[in-house]
Amino acid sequence: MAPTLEPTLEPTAGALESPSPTRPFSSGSAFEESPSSTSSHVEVPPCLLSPAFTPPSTPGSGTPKTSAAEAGVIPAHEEDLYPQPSLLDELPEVECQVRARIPMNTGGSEFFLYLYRNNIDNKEHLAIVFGDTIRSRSLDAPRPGETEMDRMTRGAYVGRLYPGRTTSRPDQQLSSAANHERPTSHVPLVRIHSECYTGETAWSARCDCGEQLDEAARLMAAEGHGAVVYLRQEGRGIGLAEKLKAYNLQDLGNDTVTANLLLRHPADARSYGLATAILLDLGLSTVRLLTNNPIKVAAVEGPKKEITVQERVPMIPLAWKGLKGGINGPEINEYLKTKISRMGHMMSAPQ
Ligand SMILES: Nc1nc2c(ncn2[C@@H]2O[C@H](COP(=O)(O)OP(=O)(O)OP(=O)(O)O)[C@@H](O)[C@H]2O)c(=O)[nH]1
Repeated sequence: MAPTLEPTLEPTAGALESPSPTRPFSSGSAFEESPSSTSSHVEVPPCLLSPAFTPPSTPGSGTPKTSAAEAGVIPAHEEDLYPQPSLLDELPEVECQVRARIPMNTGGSEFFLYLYRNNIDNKEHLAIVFGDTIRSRSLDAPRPGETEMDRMTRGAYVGRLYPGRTTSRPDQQLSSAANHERPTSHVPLVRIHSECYTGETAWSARCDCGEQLDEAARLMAAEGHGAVVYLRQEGRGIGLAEKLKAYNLQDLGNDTVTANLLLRHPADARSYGLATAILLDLGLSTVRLLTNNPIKVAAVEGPKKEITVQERVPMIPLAWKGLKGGINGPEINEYLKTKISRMGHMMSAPQ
């Protein structure tokens, strides 16, 4: 029978090293931010350690330390208990390649999906934008030699498309309300969401990712204004293959933090510089951030406080609020409790 490691490791986000060298559209300076690591060591039986490491391609999630003692460290001070973001000097460069209108299958509402490229990885990071007051500067900027059809095809138009439309600019045939952005006075809701194939697509009840994405969309559609920045950093940045190994380690008795550490990954290998850059491109410099994660609040604000998080809006699981339709079960409850106790998430489990 496979041995089980007692969950004695404390949380840490290991040092993140240099970003991916891929630079799809610019040779400008790239940077990443990394959670800091701390220094005390713990003993982990060698038989429990992964012999190999699959490098994640998430920007900033560099090769982790080679020993479990380095990967899993006990913080020396109370303030080091949870992973902390460490911000580098410059934001990545982002450019919105295309946007398109998506009517929602939940009825009534629609949003615009913005697809971004950047100068630090070759992933298709996204923004899910509700309301027509939020626009991308890089998308709307004119591009050399492009026609009006080119602009409409990449989504750089004002108002709505319809069969036979010939201009990307405000259109004579549309009513003034449909042509013009309606100013809004309230600060937009924003969610920075990390990809989770299992929770968002494959019906997993191990995590609350799908419920959080649904809830964010519901709130933004109701307000008629807001944006989800959807970062392709699956499995808290370790990738899907490694996350599935972590699930097996969780079934062997470890929590979500220890499972990552046993695989020689940081507890959280994510970074948020791309999210900050995308928010700025969308003109969202003051936001209400939907999250329970203290790291996100600090990281999204950026190295020079480019973004102001005016308010943190908690995301309490529906089941914990006594509401129907949320994820429920033993795995999700353990997962959420671990996020509170070992990752500093700002919410309280029901008694
Ligand atoms: N390694 C690992 N990743 C997981 C596990 N469960 C979910 N994830 C990943 O965790 C990430 C969830 O992140 P977010 O939805 O941004 O949430 P968060 O950091 O928990 O913070 P909130 O904003 O409060 O939701 C996704 O990338 C998931 O794929 C797990 O057990 N192990």
